[in-house]
Formats: sequence, structure tokens, C-alpha cells
Amino acid sequence: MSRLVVVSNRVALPGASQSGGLATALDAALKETGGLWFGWSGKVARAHSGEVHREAHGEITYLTVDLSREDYEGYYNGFANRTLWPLLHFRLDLVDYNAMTQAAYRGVNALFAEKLAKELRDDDIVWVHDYHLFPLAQELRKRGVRARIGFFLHVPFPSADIVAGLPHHEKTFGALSSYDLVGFQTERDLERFQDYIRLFRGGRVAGQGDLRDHDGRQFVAAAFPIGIDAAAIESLAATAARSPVTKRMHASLNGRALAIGVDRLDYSKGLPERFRAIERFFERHADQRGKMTYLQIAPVSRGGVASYRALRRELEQYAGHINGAHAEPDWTPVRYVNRTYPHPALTGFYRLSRMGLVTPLRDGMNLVAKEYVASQDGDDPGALVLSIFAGAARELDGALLVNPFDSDGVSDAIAAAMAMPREARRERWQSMIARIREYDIHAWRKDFLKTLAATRG
Ligand SMILES: O=P(O)(O)OC[C@H]1O[C@H](O[C@H]2O[C@H](CO)[C@@H](O)[C@H](O)[C@H]2O)[C@H](O)[C@@H](O)[C@@H]1O
Ligand SMILES: O=c1ccn([C@@H]2O[C@H](COP(=O)(O)OP(=O)(O)O)[C@@H](O)[C@H]2O)c(=O)[nH]1
Repeated sequence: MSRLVVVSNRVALPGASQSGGLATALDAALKETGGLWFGWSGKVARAHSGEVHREAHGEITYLTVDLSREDYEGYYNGFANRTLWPLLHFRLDLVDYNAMTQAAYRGVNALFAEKLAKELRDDDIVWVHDYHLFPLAQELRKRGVRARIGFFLHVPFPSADIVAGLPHHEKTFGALSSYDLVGFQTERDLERFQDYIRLFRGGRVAGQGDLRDHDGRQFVAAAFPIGIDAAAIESLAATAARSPVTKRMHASLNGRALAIGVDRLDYSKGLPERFRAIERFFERHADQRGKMTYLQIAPVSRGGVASYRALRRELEQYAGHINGAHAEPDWTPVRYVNRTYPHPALTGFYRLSRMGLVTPLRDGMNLVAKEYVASQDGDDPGALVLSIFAGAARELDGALLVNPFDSDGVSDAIAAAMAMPREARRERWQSMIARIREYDIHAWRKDFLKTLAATRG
């Protein structure tokens, strides 16, 4: 059987805390198959980039590379997170283009390719993840790698005109045709990518998923909406319901309903807009004051990027403002926490909550939405308020779907979730959990790898 080689910027090394969906998902996927996981070590080296670390845990070998401060700034904080991340989340206004960070990005991809090429065999299946690594296949091919290489984009693919706003966009996005298979979260992302290939690459859609780039290079593109390890989350949540952490949280509510949001502190997650909707909820539904507490868990993310630091300051002020304006001596409307919690604690909090609020302005998938649903007690489940701009909205038809830019609309959905009878909550939950169980993380991995194996005839 072929060996699976996963490549991603972020590697979930055993024991390290993590709060991103990519690491959570790949960890669950690789645990089933075993294989090699290659990526950045998470370490910034004093001198130069390139020191390689190898460690094995069970059936997984982790091969990670240190980056120098300069490369970390240029590649990760720079081109990946100041340029590509806002572009891919439809935020041309936040795109900070710089030829030097673009060169660092290319350089780190070349370095990864150099280190990885030495490890690869022709019959390996290589699966590359996310926007940090668009040019990796091109760099691997230059070094003679012949293995099949697939790519999965965890974030949205925006409209072609937005992509074309990036100077020299063809250098970055044109590199995708070096993969055998390119996967997206949703059909909409796939359609927008096909538009880009037609309109800005002089390529064409040749048939079912089959694309030709302008030079005739053939590759396949398709949608594979990422799932969660539903069985594991369901079982964790059932156990967590009885844990001391959950019990303490329950006691602290004094009989009030809990609403929860769990998001990396990222402008794509729509947190100021959500806080506004919470405030509107208390203003427009005065009878609800003192009856609900909103818990926002928001681990700090990408603190090396100025727009993230500004968001952190804004949210601290906003949480303080809402509490200052609306709290009573014995009730605080918003609990705002910047810590990362492990899944045993999170699933307990989800299960305790009367509603989950997932209202990103743009999100590739949003695993929290799926984890929230999978953590519920099917007999008395909470309701999910979900943005139409999260990839998860395409699958979770039992959620209360909202436009996150419409704070009054979101506040009405919060009111509807609070008032929703148990039978209606059960019905909605059943349709959502059926989909989550059916296309879980293992089905997602199998689907992608089967499609990759079928490329090249
Ligand atoms: O690695 P970081 O810079 O700390 O960021 C964490 C991850 O954020 C993004 O996650 C995405 O992947 C999820 C799983 O497919 C998806 O549900 C979510 O919508 C995406 O935003 C990013 O794409 C990852 O590369 C980061 O590791
Ligand atoms: O304190 C936290 C906050 C988040 N997460 C996990 O981080 C992932 C976030 O993934 P999502 O797709 O929702 O968004 P991303 O952060 O990848 O953009 C989910 O598995 C969460 O359970 C976590 O383990 N602890």
C-alpha cells in the first residue's frame, strides 16, 4: 500500500496545544492511516532556516523544519497572513502586497521542497494543505518528484476578480496546475476557481472536474467539504457532561441559559459584528436581560500581524462596553476569554449551551459549527445560529442561517433560538447530525485520496 505523506504549514505535534481546524482535522485523519507529516516545526531559529527534526509517535512520523526569524516574518506573518489570507477571505482592503515577502514565501516553499524531495518515493501519495503552500508541487516537480500530489484549500476561494487584484497573481495561483488534484471546501469555491482558470489563465473546463491550464496541462479540481471525527466528539461530549469543569461552569450560570462562540481571534470570524448582535439582542428583547450569558472563547491568533492586534484591542473594549452598559450586580452578559481549551473541556461547554453562535464574515468550513452539533444531547439539543458565509452552511440545513452583517437579523435569530421549543430543536439537530456522521473526517479523507488515486487515468 502507498504511504500517505501529509504536508502543511501547521503540524499538530503530540502534546502541543492547538486551536486551528486544519491541525485538528489532519491529526484525526492521519491517526487512522499512519504515514509522514511534514511542515514547519513552529520554532523560530536563531540563525538560519532548514534544521530538520524527526520524531515518531505510533504510526506517524513527524518531520518538521525550523524557520529563521526573517523567513517566519516574510513567509508566515508576511505573504501568507498579510497578503493571501485577506485576499482569500474577500478582503482586498486588508491585502498588504510586498515583493520581498512574496520572495520569502517562494523561498520557504523551495526549502520545504528540497527537504521533502529527499524523503519521497514514487509510490507515495503526497497531500499538501492550504494557502501557505500553493507553489510546493511546482517546486517538488522541479526536483524530479514523480509521486501523485494532491492539494486541499481549507479557506474560501474568492471571486476571480478579487484574485486578479493580487499583483503577479499568476505566479502564485498558476502554480496550482502542477498538482494532480486540487480540492476545495464547497462547490461555490470550486466554481469560482474554474472562473479564474477560464477568465484569467486562458484555460478551460474540459469536463467533469477536468481542467486544462493555458499551456494544456491537465489536472482535476473538485469539492470535498471537510468533516470532523464525529464519533470521537460525541463520546467526548457525553463524558464531558459529567466532568468537574463542566459542572463548575453549570453552577456559575445560576440557572441562566448559556450561548457560546469559539473562534480564533481573527477578523474573518465576524466577532465585532457578533458582539454588536448580542448587544442588539439585549436592547431589542428587554425581557431577555439577565436570562442569558454569552461566553466567547477567542484564543489569540497571529499576533505578529497588526490587523490581528488591532482586532484584539477592539474586542476588549467592546466586551467592556457591553458589560458596562448592560450588566447587573449579579449578571454579566458577556464572558470574554482569550485562552485555548482542549476538546474535553470545549465539548462540555458546547453541550451545556442553549445555542452556538458561528457567524464568520467568510470561512472555508468552520469545524466549530460541526463540533457544536456533534456535542449536543440528542434528547434536548441546543440550536445553532450559523452564517451563510461559512462553508458549513452548505451542509447544516437545520441551523438558523443568518447574514452576519445584519446585526438586527442575527439578534432576531438569537431570540428565535432562545424561544425554540424542544421538538423543533430536536428535528433540526437530527438533520444536521445525520450529515455530520455520514461525511465525517474519515469519509472526507477517503473521498479525497480515492479521487487523487484515480487521476492520471
Ligand atoms: O495555523 P494558524 O495560522 O494558527 O491558523 C489556524 C488555521 O486556520 C485556518 O483554518 C482553516 O481550516 C479549517 C479546517 O479545514 C476550516 O474549517 C477553516 O474554515 C479554515 O479557516 C487555516 O486555513 C489553517 O491553515 C490554519 O492552520
Ligand atoms: O480554545 C480552542 C479554540 C478552538 N479549538 C479548535 O480549533 C478548531 C477551529 O477550527 P475552525 O475550522 O472552526 O476554524 P479555524 O480556526 O481553523 O479557522 C476547532 O477544531 C476547535 O475545536 C480548540 O481546540 N480550542
